[in-house]
Amino acid sequence: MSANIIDGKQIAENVRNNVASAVEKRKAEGLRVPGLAVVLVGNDPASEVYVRNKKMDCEKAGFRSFSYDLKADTTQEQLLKLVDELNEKPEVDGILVQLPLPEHLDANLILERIKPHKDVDGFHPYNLGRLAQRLPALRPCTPKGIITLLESTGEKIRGMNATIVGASNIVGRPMAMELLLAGCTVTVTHRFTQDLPGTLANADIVVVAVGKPGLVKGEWIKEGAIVIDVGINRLENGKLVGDVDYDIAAERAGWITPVPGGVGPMTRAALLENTLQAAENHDISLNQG
Ligand SMILES: Nc1nc2c(c(=O)[nH]1)N[C@@H](CN(C=O)c1ccc(C(=O)N[C@@H](CCC(=O)O)C(=O)O)cc1)CN2
Repeated sequence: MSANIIDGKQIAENVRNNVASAVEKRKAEGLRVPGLAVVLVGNDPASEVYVRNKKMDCEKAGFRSFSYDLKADTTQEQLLKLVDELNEKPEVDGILVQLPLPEHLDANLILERIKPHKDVDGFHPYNLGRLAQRLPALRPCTPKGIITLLESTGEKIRGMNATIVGASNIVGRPMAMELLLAGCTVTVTHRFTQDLPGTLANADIVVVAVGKPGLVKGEWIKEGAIVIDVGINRLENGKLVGDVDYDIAAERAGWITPVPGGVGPMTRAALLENTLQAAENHDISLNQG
């Protein structure tokens, strides 16, 4: 078998175009353009690229973007103060604090300070709790984007066995809740899992988000499975690769995401959808006085 490629770049572009059309419609109706505040602390080169791309996406979608590039030695108090100010700014619908933060900052404390209705990353315990209760509000971007990718295959996801490799707060854990909501039987594996190949042998959907190139061997993939590779690893030769041994996995899988051009662009597209959603919710709250 040779897998179908899930073209995240193209699907993300379709999503961005839909968001841009919704923004045009808002403008025609005399409504505000959505605004996203992007906060970057320090000079992590990968984060600088991601943040630059997110601002570019805002421009393409017709959003306003507000940039806050802070020095690496920014204190916890200074960052919390900025979040408090952004929480109160009516033209800011969404607040994004790029991760990872420098080690001296407590990311959990900062993310919890963002008002849940402006938490377009979906990382606030309120938004995660809503997802866990099957009442999703703002959903974490990478898992949300992956659900769009899975839907794009046209396969019936409900009832499938899904295995997630990696139990991070950003991807693995919320992904488990998204897949549960989609009707999958979900297994989450992590560093203490004893038999990863044995678990994957039964997986119709595999989502890998660890950050280790080649962690999942192609031979472990069940014939016909849908393989979603979240890993983005830069090798010494400059090449970007995922966490899955792509060439062999692609011979066995039914569908597979490439790296680059798979999950990454969808994370950015989901952020645009969330920011539009936050702006729409903001309108409703203003109308309700
Ligand atoms: N506040 C957040 N921080 C981080 C998140 C997040 O969702 N919110 N996720 C990741 C990084 N990330 C988004 O910020 C992200 C990573 C990669 C891509 C992407 O488009 N990747 C491209 C390749 C880009 C390259 O050349 O390096 C691809 O896969 O095609 C988008 C977003 C951690 N931090």
